[in-house]
Amino acid sequence: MTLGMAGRPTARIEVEGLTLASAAGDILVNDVDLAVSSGEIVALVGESGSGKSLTALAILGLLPRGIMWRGGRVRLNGTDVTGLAGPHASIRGRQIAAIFQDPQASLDPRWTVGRYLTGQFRRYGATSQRAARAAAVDMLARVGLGDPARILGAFPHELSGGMAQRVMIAGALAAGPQFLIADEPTTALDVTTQAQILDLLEDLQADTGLGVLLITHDLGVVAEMAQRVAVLYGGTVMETGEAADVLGAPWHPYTQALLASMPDLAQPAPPRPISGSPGDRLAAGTGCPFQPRCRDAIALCAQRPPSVVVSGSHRAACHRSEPRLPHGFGGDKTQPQTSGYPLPAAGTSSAERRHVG
Ligand SMILES: Nc1ncnc2c1ncn2[C@@H]1O[C@H](COP(=O)(O)OP(=O)(O)OP(=O)(O)O)[C@@H](O)[C@H]1O
Repeated sequence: MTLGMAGRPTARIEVEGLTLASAAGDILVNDVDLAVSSGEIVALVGESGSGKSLTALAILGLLPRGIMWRGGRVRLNGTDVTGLAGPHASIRGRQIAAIFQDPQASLDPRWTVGRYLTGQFRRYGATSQRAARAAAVDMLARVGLGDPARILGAFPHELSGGMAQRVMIAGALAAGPQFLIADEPTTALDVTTQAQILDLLEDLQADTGLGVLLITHDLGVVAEMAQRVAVLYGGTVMETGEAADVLGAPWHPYTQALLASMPDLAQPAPPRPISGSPGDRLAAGTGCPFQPRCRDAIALCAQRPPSVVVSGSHRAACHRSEPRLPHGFGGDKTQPQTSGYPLPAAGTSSAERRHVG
């Protein structure tokens, strides 16, 4: 293990060649590579059905019935933790925590917050009920929930969506994990609460040096929070790299189309939805999954899986993509340009941005 930010050891999740299929044999996640280190936020982005949640569940060892593991490995700090059972399950449970879209549904309606949280702290090392309760009170304050006595006595239906998600975050952090997988953690919340929960996640990540895998369909959230991003379509990584590079100068037509489909308050032009639906895709291995919806497609795109274009850590799987430099760096202006997302730190090097260990 190497030393990272502030001398803390750097932990790492590595996913290599993850391939998952349905019982009917359809490839749902195709040869996905992904890595998350402590101290960074990595975003996994894509439309509904692109394979984001299955990738997360595979890392957690929580794949639903009917999903078949066809290939690939998950490593945690160099140890192979692939699969569901065995001695690694508890290591993974302790070191990789997760929160999901619908916090109310994740909480048992019959249990008070206190019972849930003290149970979490007991499970992860508190030696007495009293110590567990004290830890729960501290953690509630840490996740921004004042009046802990009242919250501990509340049942899930008495909490707002934002409060319930804060409780879930408190429960997830009880184990003192190295990683947090946040699967669409704000999708079910109103806009103001979304921003508050994302701020909280960012603060906790900065304080603790957690590695965060943030699953979202919202490129605005990626631009605000993530250092690195992987863009999925049809279970395949279409483009990956530093968020500033991928969103500032996207190479892949799918990333470009996703960006163009977002409302941009600074531009008078209305957002352009991507034609077709996420269900329109070529089967994995036959060609580029995005070919049926791609405005740049050529015959080859339906015939052969996309070739990978690489420049540094920036990669795109596309027969048509060529590396382009971010705006302001003299990029190739002869390529069809889709304006990149107005990143807060566009053009700054990764070393200049915070959180990067
Ligand atoms: N239990 C299951 N059995 C069969 N197919 C499934 C199952 N779970 C997911 N799938 C399929 O796998 C594909 C990827 O699903 P996944 O839930 O990972 O997508 P996602 O990107 O997380 O989408 P969303 O944003 O809607 O959650 C989809 O085509 C979905 O229909």
